[in-house]
Amino acid sequence: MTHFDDEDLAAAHGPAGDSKGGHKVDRPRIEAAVREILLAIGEDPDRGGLKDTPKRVAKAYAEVFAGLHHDPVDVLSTTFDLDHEELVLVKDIPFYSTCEHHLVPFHGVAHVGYIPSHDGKVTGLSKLARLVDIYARRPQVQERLTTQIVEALVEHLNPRGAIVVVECEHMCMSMRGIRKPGAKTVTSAVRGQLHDPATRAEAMSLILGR
Ligand SMILES: Nc1nc2c(ncn2[C@@H]2O[C@H](COP(=O)(O)OP(=O)(O)OP(=O)(O)O)[C@@H](O)[C@H]2O)c(=O)[nH]1
Ligand SMILES: [Zn+2]
Repeated sequence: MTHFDDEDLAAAHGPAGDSKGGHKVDRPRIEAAVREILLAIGEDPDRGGLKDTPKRVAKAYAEVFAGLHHDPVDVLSTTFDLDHEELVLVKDIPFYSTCEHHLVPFHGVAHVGYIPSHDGKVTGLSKLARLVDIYARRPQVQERLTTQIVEALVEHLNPRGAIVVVECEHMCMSMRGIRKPGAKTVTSAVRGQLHDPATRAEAMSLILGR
């Protein structure tokens, strides 16, 4: 089932970062909430510099959380018949997501690989990056982001194996709290033939070999 309508489709097929799926988000409600936050921190939401901020934040949130209204089937349903029995890997896919605990960004790169199904079904390389964006543009934790990407590959491409490795810096650990800028969190998820130690080691050496 697709969750896209015309506006979402235009966004889905444009370059990453131009999503305009904001109509699914209740912008007036965000605006009211942001005004309340500004008041609560002791600011004057009516002063010149802040006057349009609730509106801007609502627009930004509609973009940053657009993935909530996009379904991975819409990107992974584009497949080609191609006989390729080895690993296909797109590495260093940059992305921004939002920590669901603090609503501040975490960002980094995702490495997404799979061994195509026996029936020779492969997807376009850009679709792997689109898949990352669909799950990144939601309130997230890194572990779930990693698992959701690999599960979507398994569900929609029926691959012989799949691997996802995600490396991130979390702003909630950099700019506040424990304040450790530069600390990286690495998560991985593997399925199918990628559990085989030799296959997994080969994939990891391709991912980490920079
Ligand atoms: N496992 C996991 N933890 C995360 C992620 N993003 C943020 N966190 C952590 O979520 C935890 C929330 O801890 P709490 O004690 O409830 O919140 P807090 O008082 O703000 O915690 P501090 O960040 O330690 O100040 C923190 O340890 C964060 O580092 C994530 O993607 N995965
Ligand atoms: Zn956080």
